[in-house]
Amino acid sequence: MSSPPNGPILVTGGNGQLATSLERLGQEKVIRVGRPEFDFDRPDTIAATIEKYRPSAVVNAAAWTAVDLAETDIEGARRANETGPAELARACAQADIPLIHVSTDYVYAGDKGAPYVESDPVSPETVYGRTKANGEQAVLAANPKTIILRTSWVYAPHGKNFVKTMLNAGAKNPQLKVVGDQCGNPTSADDLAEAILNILAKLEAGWQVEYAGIYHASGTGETTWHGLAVAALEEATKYGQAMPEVFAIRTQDWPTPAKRPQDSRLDCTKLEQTLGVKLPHWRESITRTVRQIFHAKAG
Ligand SMILES: NC(=O)C1=CN([C@@H]2O[C@H](COP(=O)(O)OP(=O)(O)OC[C@H]3O[C@@H](n4cnc5c(N)ncnc54)[C@H](OP(=O)(O)O)[C@@H]3O)[C@@H](O)[C@H]2O)C=CC1
Ligand SMILES: Cc1cn([C@H]2C[C@H](O)[C@@H](COP(=O)(O)OP(=O)(O)O[C@H]3O[C@@H](C)C(=O)[C@@H](O)[C@H]3O)O2)c(=O)[nH]c1=O
Repeated sequence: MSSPPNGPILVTGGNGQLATSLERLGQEKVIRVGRPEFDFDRPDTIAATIEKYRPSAVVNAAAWTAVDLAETDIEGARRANETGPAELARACAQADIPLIHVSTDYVYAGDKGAPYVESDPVSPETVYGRTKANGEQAVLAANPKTIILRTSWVYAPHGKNFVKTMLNAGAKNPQLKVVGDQCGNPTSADDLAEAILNILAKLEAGWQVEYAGIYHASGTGETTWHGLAVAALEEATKYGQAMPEVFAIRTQDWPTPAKRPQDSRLDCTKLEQTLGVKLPHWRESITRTVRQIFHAKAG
């Protein structure tokens, strides 16, 4: 069954950071669905959701994002990041609608020493990264109208993310230790949502075969986790939060079950050249996000 061209934009992962941003910015055009209604662990909910809402396009923002926990629940991560998205892409192909699927910088090992481009081979070193990399191939194979956006280090005023963790930790502790030798591109969920809505607006004029494929879609500019923590905590001082001492530590001094990439910077030129979309600099977006967090606290 094909969907009407004026159908809604259906966003999965309804309670997550990106889905929340998409609904807020896309307003009445967007319908977000989350568990239990749409659940990759219950594959029967996938096609049923497409049939129910008859969307004009789908954004898959549902994923297993607990990087360390994925190491011990490989099957759960596979269902959420690989087999579930494949089923969703098949349902989109059946309805002849585009799918925007979101992926991650963790598909790379992080040993290139320069920003990755889309033609670089993936080399995931974690269950999360491997299941996301396999998911990319599966959705591309299942629906020819698929755009994959690989993003990184996503934060928002809402949901669970590193920036909020640092602000909370900094409010309670005079000293913090944060890894200073892993480098990447922080990305505001709101900025990514706006980029996705701009891409979808372009698709309204008609799908072009050359749109299909993988794009890097991260915030402009780069930093380390330490740099990101310091920037957020410095912004927080504008709202009366004391600045803690933030020590830059080495990866080996913060052991984790899943090995994070050392340098997962993404070159986003293709996104700009092909789809005309560029995300703002992460430092500007951190200023806005921290402001939103403190304004929300103030009620
Ligand atoms: N967060 C980050 O730093 C980054 C994220 N990404 C990618 O961006 C996308 C959006 O991420 P983000 O919004 O941050 O993620 P969140 O963790 O904020 O949200 C993910 C959502 O997926 C849902 N979900 C998890 N498992 C399943 C499942 N089996 N079936 C259906 N829904 C499920 C969760 O549901 P529930 O609320 O019920 O648990 C949650 O609402 C994902 O593809 C992620 O891999 C890429 C790079 C960085
Ligand atoms: C909380 C904390 C973390 N760290 C380190 C651990 C790790 O190397 C780095 C990031 O920590 P986190 O575990 O919060 O972030 P992590 O879950 O690795 O974030 C990743 O999530 C997935 C979903 C993605 O796709 C990635 O792009 C990336 O955003 O910071 C510290 O050094 N000090 C701290 O207090």
